[in-house]
This record gives sequence, structure tokens and C-alpha cells, in this order.
Amino acid sequence: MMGTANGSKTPITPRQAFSVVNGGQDPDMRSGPGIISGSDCGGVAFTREEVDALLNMKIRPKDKFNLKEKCDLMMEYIKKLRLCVKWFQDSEGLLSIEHEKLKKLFESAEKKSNEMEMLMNSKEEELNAIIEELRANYSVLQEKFIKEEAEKSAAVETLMAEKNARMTAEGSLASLTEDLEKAQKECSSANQKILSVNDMYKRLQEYNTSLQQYNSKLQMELNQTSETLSKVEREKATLMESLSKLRGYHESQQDQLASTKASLEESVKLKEALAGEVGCLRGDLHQVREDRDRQFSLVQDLTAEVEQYKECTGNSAAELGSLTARSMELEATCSLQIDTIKRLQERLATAEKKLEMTDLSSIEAREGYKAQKKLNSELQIRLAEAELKVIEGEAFRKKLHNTILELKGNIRVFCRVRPLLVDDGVENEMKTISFPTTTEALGRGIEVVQHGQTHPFMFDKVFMPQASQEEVFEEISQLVQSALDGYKVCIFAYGQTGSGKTHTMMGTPGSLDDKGLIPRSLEQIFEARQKLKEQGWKYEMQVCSRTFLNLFVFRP
Ligand SMILES: Nc1ncnc2c1ncn2[C@@H]1O[C@H](COP(=O)(O)OP(=O)(O)OP(=O)(O)O)[C@@H](O)[C@H]1O
Repeated sequence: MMGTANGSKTPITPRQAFSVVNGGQDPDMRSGPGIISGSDCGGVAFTREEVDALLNMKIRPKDKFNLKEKCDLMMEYIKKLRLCVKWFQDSEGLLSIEHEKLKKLFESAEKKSNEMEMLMNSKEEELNAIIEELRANYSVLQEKFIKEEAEKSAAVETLMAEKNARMTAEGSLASLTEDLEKAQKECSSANQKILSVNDMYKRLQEYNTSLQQYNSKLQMELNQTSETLSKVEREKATLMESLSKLRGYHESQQDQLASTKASLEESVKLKEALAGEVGCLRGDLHQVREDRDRQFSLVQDLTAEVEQYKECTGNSAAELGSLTARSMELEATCSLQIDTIKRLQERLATAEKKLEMTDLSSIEAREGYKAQKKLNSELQIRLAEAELKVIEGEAFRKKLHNTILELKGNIRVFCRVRPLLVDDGVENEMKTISFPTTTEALGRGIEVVQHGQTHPFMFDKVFMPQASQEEVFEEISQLVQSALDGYKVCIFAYGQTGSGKTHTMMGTPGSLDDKGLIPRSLEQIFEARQKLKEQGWKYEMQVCSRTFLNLFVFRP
């Protein structure tokens, strides 16, 4: 295709399509090529296909023998060819111009490219130098790399070796760790065991000390309780004494009160009588006063009459005298009556004083009676409290006593070694028995030698041959007390014939010092019975056989 070259500076005339030039007709060979009017073909452009079509076009007239038509077609074809040639020439010119231009452009471009090439060459040289340098560096680096690679491989090898060693070490470490863990576990379990054993030991020690403390505390409390008990008993005795005194005093006070009451009643009666008398006396006094007044008025009348008489008639002196005597008599009776009135008043005053005194004494007696009654009730309350305290103390003592016995052991076995008797006839017998003196076995251990072999025995207590009956009973008396407190107790002796069972239990008849456990226990029981009877306890005893004694204890 022919046309303007892109990038060309020369303007190219716009090309018209050959078909347009051809009048829109297809250059068909049958119809013949398009006729171009005139020789000027300016502005007409041909494509390669159109040129090829024009060159290959064959003139075929409709009528083979119509030369004119054939000539016209040929002319038209020639015109077209001319036009094409013209176009070709124009195009060629344009192309040559363009070629020139392009050539110039090419030259300048070549120049530029040469410059560029030179530049490139210089750059290439530079680059080559750099490349050389880089190559040198590369070789150095490669050497280094090789070295490092060698080192790395060596390091890898060593690493592998180390890894292997590490693996083996880890394996051994794991096994060691396992062993260590096991050992640690064992150690911790052993430690725990030690700790637990230590703890247990400590606890046992603490328990032991606490038991000892508790025991000593109980002992102290027992002592304190027995002290308080004795105190309370003493107090009770004093209270009882004071109560009996108070009772006596109360009775005397009641007697006094009765006598006071009787005297009060008498006084009341006397008072009433005196009041009656006073009333009578008052009536009398009133009457006497009225009489006196009347007498006085009479005297006055008489005096007036006398005066009248004196004034008016001057009657006889005898009459006057008699009248004077009468008035004198009347005056005397009047003064006598005044005296009696005075006396009666005095008697009344004394009677009233007596009455007041009696009232006061009766009030005092009543107050004393009330105070006595109050004191009595207070004393009774105190007595009841003291009795309650005694009962509580007794119960507490019993509890403590039996706790001590329980701590000592509910079942206790004592061993009593009988002294050698004359009848035994064996002098070296005692050599077969010995008493160990270690702190643990002291007073509790016994060793018997038989066929040269020593057999040790431990008891709650061992009584030496020289131990007296009293010493043995001291241990037993606590159990008797326990039986008295209402607990079940059984004491029995066993041993071979002639070992001293009867001696221990019954003692020697007729000898007070050699009394056995049974008579001593009975004495204790009877004493306690007598003592506690006052507190309201009741004991009943039954002897079932020679060796059995039933003791029934009842609460108050
Ligand atoms: N502790 C002692 N002190 C002094 N004499 C004792 C002692 N114990 C026992 N006897 C005397 O030993 C003798 C035998 O004692 P006892 O009769 O008590 O033994 P027993 O064990 O009761 O014998 P049996 O089983 O045959 O009845 C008696 O003569 C007794 O007085």
C-alpha cells in the first residue's frame, strides 16, 4: 500500500481510492478497466491489489468482433495505466523525497547511533572494566566462597558431628534427666517421708508433751479442784454453822417477834383501853369543863348576885359568908377538877408516848423480821449455790480423776514381789530377780534370770519386796475412788501359790499395819459414804462372795 510514511515531515496529498476515481465501478475485465478522464491523475492513489488487478486485467469485449468497443476499452485501460504510471511516478518522486529525508534521518540517526555506539563502546569499555573488576572480585569472592564453602562444609561436618554428639548427649541427657527425675522423685518422696516422719515425730513429741502437760494440768486441776473442794467444804461447813446459827437466831428472832407481837397486841389493847380511857377522860374533862364553866358562870352569877345583894340590900353577913363559903367550895372543887384534868392530860400524854414507843418498837421488830427473812433467804440461796458448787466440783473432780485413770490406762497390771520368807530356805533366791534402774524401766521393770538367761518384764508399776501394804493401796485407792464415782472397777490378784495374793488382798488378820486391799478399800468406801451422805449421795453395798463386792452409787 502506498501512502504517507509515519513520522515523515513532508505533507503528502490525501489519496483517493481508485474505485472512487473509477466512478464506483469494479474494474471488471469483462466490463473493462475504468476510464480516467484527462491525463491528470493528481490525488488518485492505487493500492497494490488495484495495481495488480490493473496489470492482470484482460480486455474482453462483449462482442469479440466489435473493434470499436475493444478500442474504447483499450483506451480506457491505457488511461488507467497512464494514471497508474503517473501515480507511480508521483509516488516515486514523493518516495524519493521521502527517501532522501529518510536517508538524512537515517544518517543523522546513524550518526547518533555511531555516537551512541561510541558512547556505548566507551560505556562498554567501562562496563568491561567494571566487569573485569567484578570478575576479579567474583573470582576473589568465588575463592572466598570456595573457602567459605569448604569452611562451611567443615563447619557443617563439625555441626553434624556436634549434632550427633548433641543427639547422643541429649539422649544421655534425657536418660540422665529421667534418672535425675527418678532420683529427684525418690529424693522428694524420701524427703516427704523424712518430713512426714519428722512431722509424726514432732507431733508425737508434741502429743507426748501435750499429754504430759495435759496430765500435769489435770493433776494441777485435780489439786486445785480438791483444794477448791476442800475450801468449798470448809465454806459449806462454815455456811452450815452460820446457817444453824442463823436458824437459831431466826428462831430467837421469831420468838422475839412473837413476844413483840404479843406485846404489840397488848400495847394495842392497852392503847385501845387507854384510848377508851382517854375518850372517857376527855368526856369527863369536857363535862368537868362544862361544869366548871357552869360553876364559873354560877359563881359569876352568884358574885353578881352578891354584888347585887351587896349593892341592893346589903343582906346578912351569914348569908354572904355561906354564899362565900359555897363559892369557895365551888372554887376548890373547880381547882380540884382542874388538877384532875391536868393529871388526866399528863396520863394521856404518857399513854400516847407509850403508844408511839410501842408503835416504833413494833415497826423496828417488823423491819428486823423482814431483814432477818431476807438474810435467811440470801443465806439459803448461798447455801444452795455452795451445794451446787460442791456438786459441780465433785462432778468435775470425778471427771478429772477418771480422765487421769483413763490416761494412766484402763487396764493396769502391777507386780508385787514377795520378800523371801524363812520357810523358803533359799538364800540366793533374790539373785534371780533384779530391778533395772534405767529411766524407762525404773519402778516399772523386772528382770528374772533363769538358766543363766535374763528375761525382762515391764509392768505399770513394780512393788519391791519391801513395799508396804499402804504403798500398794495408794495405787489402788484411786480405783476405789473411781468405783465410788460410779465407774465400773475390778481389782483382782493372781500368781502362783504362796506368792502373796491373800496377803495383798486381805492382809494379816489382827495386824492393823498389814491390812490388805479389801479392808482398806472398804474403809475408804465407808468413809466416803459417810462423807457424801451429807451431800445427798446414796451408796448401797452388797457382798456377793469372799472376793466380790457390789457397790451401787445413786445421784442425789
Ligand atoms: N509382801 C509380803 N510380806 C511379807 N509376807 C508376805 C508377803 N506376801 C506374802 N507373804 C507371806 O507369804 C505367805 C504366803 O502368802 P499368801 O498366803 O498370801 O499366798 P497366796 O498367793 O495367797 O497363796 P495361795 O494361792 O496358796 O492362797 C504368807 O505367810 C504371807 O504372810
